Order: sequence, then C-alpha cells, then structure tokens
Amino acid sequence: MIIGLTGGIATGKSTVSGLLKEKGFAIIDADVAARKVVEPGQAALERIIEVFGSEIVTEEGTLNREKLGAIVFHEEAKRKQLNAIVHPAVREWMLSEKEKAVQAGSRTIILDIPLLFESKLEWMAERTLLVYAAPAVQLSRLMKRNNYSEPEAAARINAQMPIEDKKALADDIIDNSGPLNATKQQVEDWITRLNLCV
Ligand SMILES: CC(C)(COP(=O)(O)OP(=O)(O)OC[C@H]1O[C@@H](n2cnc3c(N)ncnc32)[C@H](O)[C@@H]1O)[C@@H](O)C(=O)NCCC(=O)NCCS
Ligand SMILES: Nc1ncnc2c1ncn2[C@@H]1O[C@H](COP(=O)(O)OP(=O)(O)OP(=O)(O)O)[C@@H](O)[C@H]1O
Repeated sequence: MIIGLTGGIATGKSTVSGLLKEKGFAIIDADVAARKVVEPGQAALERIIEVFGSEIVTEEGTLNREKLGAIVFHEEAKRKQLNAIVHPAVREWMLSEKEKAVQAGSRTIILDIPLLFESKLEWMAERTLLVYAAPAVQLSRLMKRNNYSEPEAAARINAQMPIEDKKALADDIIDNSGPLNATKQQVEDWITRLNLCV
C-alpha cells in the first residue's frame, strides 16, 4: 500500500511521519528530496543560479535557503519558476526511493509530500492521509518553530492550498490540533483501521 502523507506547512507532517517511522514504516520525504536535488553539482542548483543569480548561493557554493525563501514566498511567479526547476527532480528521486523500498520488501510505503494536492500528485499514492491543524494553531506553531513574524508565517501559509480545502480532498485525516498523545492515538487507530503492515 502506497500512502501519500500530506498537510500544510507546520501542521505536523514530520511529527506524524516520525511516529510512523518509529513503528517501522518506510518513509520517503519530499522535503529531504528537495534538499538533495539542489546540492552542489546537481543540475537543479545550476538552473537556480541561472534564474535567481549567483547571489543565491553562499560562499561555500551551497543554496542560500533563507534568501531564496524570502523571494519565493512573497512572489508567486518566482515560486512557480523554482517549482518548475525542483519538482521534476524531486518526483524522480521519490519514485526511485519508492522502488528501493518495494525491492527491500516494505509492504506499506509512506510518501511524505507537502504539496501533494497543489501539484496534483494523488496518482503517486493509493490513499491520502492529511495531517490537519486548525488554521490558528498552524500559524502559531509556525511562528514559534521558525521564529517568524506573523507576516512571514502568513506568506508561507498563503503559498499553499488552504488546509480546510485539503480536508475535502483527503481520504483520511489526523487532527493534530490537540496534544501529541491525542495525535498518537489517531495514528494507532488509523493503522488498525487500514490493517497496515510494515
Ligand atoms: C524555498 C526554500 C529554499 C526554503 O527553504 P526552507 O529551508 O526555509 O524551507 P523547507 O524546504 O524546510 O520547507 C518547509 C516547508 O515549506 C513549504 N514549502 C516549501 N516549498 C514550497 C513551495 N514551493 N510552495 C509552497 N510551500 C512550500 C512546505 O510545507 C515545506 O514542508 C525551499 O522550501 C525550496 O527549495 N522549495 C522548493 C521545493 C519545494 O517545493 N519543496 C516542498 C516539497 S517538494
Ligand atoms: N500536537 C502537537 N502539539 C504541540 N506542538 C506540536 C504538535 N505537533 C507538532 N507540533 C510542533 O509544531 C511544529 C510543526 O510540526 P512539524 O514540524 O511536525 O510540521 P510539518 O508539517 O512537518 O512542517 P513543514 O511543513 O514545515 O515540514 C513543530 O515545532 C512541532 O514540534
């Protein structure tokens, strides 16, 4: 069974994927992929430099994520340009990691993809699981975790499909608005209901 795990920024995808990993499930994380494909020497980084200029990398030649984030989360056209460079390479990496997990005998594979619905990637999974948090909770957790001002956090949230809209698209929902143990219980119940094996 291939599961597409998604959510909004800071709604708790990593928290839930961490719980699933502890139980032994195979997790393939698009945020990890998005970092790997822009490492020095990768074609995607060269393209980013062509489009955003050489000031987008540090003296060591690595991507200046803070600088790029400040641009793309405030300008949709620039974000689309970045997505067009990075997303094809991310998808390729995800599919190849999924194949490795299948070969290794994993019976359930979790694809953690923040932009699953925005990028219409439902075809990559048999079932989708949304990690939801109420919008006010999402905003305050994001501000706290990243030390963002409210406008900085809101810009990032607004770069995604509203979390309430994602609710209508998901097969299953874990509500992570409450305390961690309530989330843990929902994860246990979901595994039992779907009869998932690692
Ligand atoms: C702009 C970048 C350099 C900012 O890096 P930063 O370290 O600050 O953030 P990080 O990569 O950890 O992402 C944090 C979260 O932001 C959200 N996010 C990231 N990129 C995007 C995007 N293009 N559109 C909407 N939301 C996004 C996701 O929820 C993600 O989980 C980076 O996010 C990036 O390269 N984004 C493009 C690739 C992408 O779409 N990644 C998301 C999953 S494939
Ligand atoms: N149930 C909870 N109660 C309190 N804090 C939580 C809870 N779940 C997650 N958090 C905190 O909220 C923040 C966001 O959670 P997490 O990093 O798991 O989200 P995410 O969806 O993976 O984020 P991103 O989209 O940026 O990758 C973290 O600081 C985390 O510790």
